Amino acid sequence: MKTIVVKMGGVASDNLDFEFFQQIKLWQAQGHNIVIVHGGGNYISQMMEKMNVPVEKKNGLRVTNQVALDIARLALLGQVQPMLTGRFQAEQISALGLNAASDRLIEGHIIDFHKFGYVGQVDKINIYLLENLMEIRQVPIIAPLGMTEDGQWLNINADDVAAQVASQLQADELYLLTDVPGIKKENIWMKKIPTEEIDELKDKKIVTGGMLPKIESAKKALKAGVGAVFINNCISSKGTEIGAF
Ligand SMILES: Nc1ncnc2c1ncn2[C@@H]1O[C@H](COP(=O)(O)OP(=O)(O)O)[C@@H](O)[C@H]1O
Ligand SMILES: CC(=O)N[C@@H](CCC(=O)OP(=O)(O)O)C(=O)O
Repeated sequence: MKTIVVKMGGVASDNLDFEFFQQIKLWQAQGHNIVIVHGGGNYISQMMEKMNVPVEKKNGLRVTNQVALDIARLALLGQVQPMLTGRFQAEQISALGLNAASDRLIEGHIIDFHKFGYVGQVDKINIYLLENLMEIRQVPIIAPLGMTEDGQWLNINADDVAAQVASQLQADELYLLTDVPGIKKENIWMKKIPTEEIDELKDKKIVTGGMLPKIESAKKALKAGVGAVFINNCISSKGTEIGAF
């Protein structure tokens, strides 16, 4: 029995197809535990633009003032999460939408208020809750928000949340699903990237933008004991595997 964490970015969530649900059903039939972490950065940006709120990102992270935080909560918990739980339900897969305030699921702290506003980092995941849900064959679907000990909501990059969930569950596999089939280097989609190469990929600006938090999260997850990390646009193949090769 394996524990598999799947993070799906906003675009990946829009593209869930027959193959995706077949794979989830197959894993369930094989007795594996599955946890989903969703993103939805594109939904947040769209809603901000509709409300004439400027979008600002630094190092792939959204600078999040109070208005942006309110919009992030609206988009993630009002649009993206119900869309996903609805899709799972229509596929007859038992799934539960969760957020930071679901029994203290994700506790965190502000990383640098001056630079990023209410952007947080995960300190603690309530893995007891996740394990209990998996025990009764429910698929937890988690939003990338956190909460400080004293109740302040935080916006957290979804790759970061997925890496922490996978690390704290000591997952066998972490899939970071996105809009591209892995990491591209010199016009070639890479099959494998050794973790030692990550700093060079960043320094040479081969990996930029939204791919930065992904490779950082992959590196952290592997260091914390996660078995394997894949970056891809589907879960039925491996895309780019990051690891110690
Ligand atoms: N070397 C690279 N290989 C592939 N994608 C890259 C690379 N560097 C930057 N990217 C960008 O990263 C994007 C994925 O990050 P992001 O848009 O944040 O996805 P998600 O919303 O799924 O988390 C890709 O669409 C691509 O534009
Ligand atoms: C701090 C930070 O940047 N949070 C992200 C949370 C959503 C996310 O990560 O969504 P994707 O996985 O679809 O990019 C954001 O506000 O966009």
